[in-house]
Amino acid sequence: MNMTDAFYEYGRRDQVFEFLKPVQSPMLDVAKGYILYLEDISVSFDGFKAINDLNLYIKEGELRCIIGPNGAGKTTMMDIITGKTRPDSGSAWFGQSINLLNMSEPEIAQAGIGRKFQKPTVFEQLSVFSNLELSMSGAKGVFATLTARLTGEQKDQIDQVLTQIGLLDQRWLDAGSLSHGQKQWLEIGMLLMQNPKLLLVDEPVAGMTHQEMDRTGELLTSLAGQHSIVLVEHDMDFVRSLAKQVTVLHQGSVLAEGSMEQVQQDPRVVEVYLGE
Ligand SMILES: Nc1ncnc2c1ncn2[C@@H]1O[C@H](COP(=O)(O)OP(=O)(O)OP(=O)(O)O)[C@@H](O)[C@H]1O
Repeated sequence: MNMTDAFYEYGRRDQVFEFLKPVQSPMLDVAKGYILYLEDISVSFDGFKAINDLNLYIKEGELRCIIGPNGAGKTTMMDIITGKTRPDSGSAWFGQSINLLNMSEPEIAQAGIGRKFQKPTVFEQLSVFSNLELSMSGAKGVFATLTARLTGEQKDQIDQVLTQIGLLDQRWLDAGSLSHGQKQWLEIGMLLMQNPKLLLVDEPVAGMTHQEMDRTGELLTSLAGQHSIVLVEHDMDFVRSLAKQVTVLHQGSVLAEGSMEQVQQDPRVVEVYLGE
């Protein structure tokens, strides 16, 4: 074996020392059709109840839109699901057997819950391809990842994600040269590289053009089914265009649930939110 081959062999990413392998969480069990159960959740900050007896159930494969006025508790709810904030009471289960309240943030991510924050955080100096490569499950740091040889399966996964996010033609461009909308799609692609079962997406269309919004709607709709998606969004036109189930949060609780048409006609929703 020559030096180059030895170097690549050492860097092979399909072989990991046993002691480096992450601890596997229990298997995700969605036999009853639900992927997320939030029950009777409450959390207070300095005596103020940001989440108040919240109950939310997400079906496997569904795309659920969460709307609500500023301060309704949307971000806090996402923080509880990802383990960033611990509730004072209640329960949070990922499928029927994974108790999220017993897990750390990395363990929750490892179990299959991915989060996309509002602002894109891609590596601007690296190509679109390298950004996806670095996000692959099990990637072990920038140098090790970029010098390791990709397996055919891994290349296929990157190509598949590039196609899904519509950036196949931009694969060798620096991420920094992409439009705002394209950066958002790349970041969604980076999440997809980790094969999450549940995607939490925070205001993806803020600052996008109408065309980019349409494309984002198509992307999220195409991901539902294989993934479950909880989408927090302020843009009512975008939520309406998705034509999915909507949950309205208000003062840390669910105020209404149904189609956009249904919740729009609910006088309580009109009063606290849509009538503003
Ligand atoms: N760490 C914290 N310490 C104190 N108060 C907090 C903290 N996090 C959230 N809050 C308060 O809890 C309430 C809910 O906030 P949250 O950010 O969850 O609402 P939101 O629905 O996401 O609002 P927005 O639409 O403006 O993002 C707000 O009144 C907020 O000020």
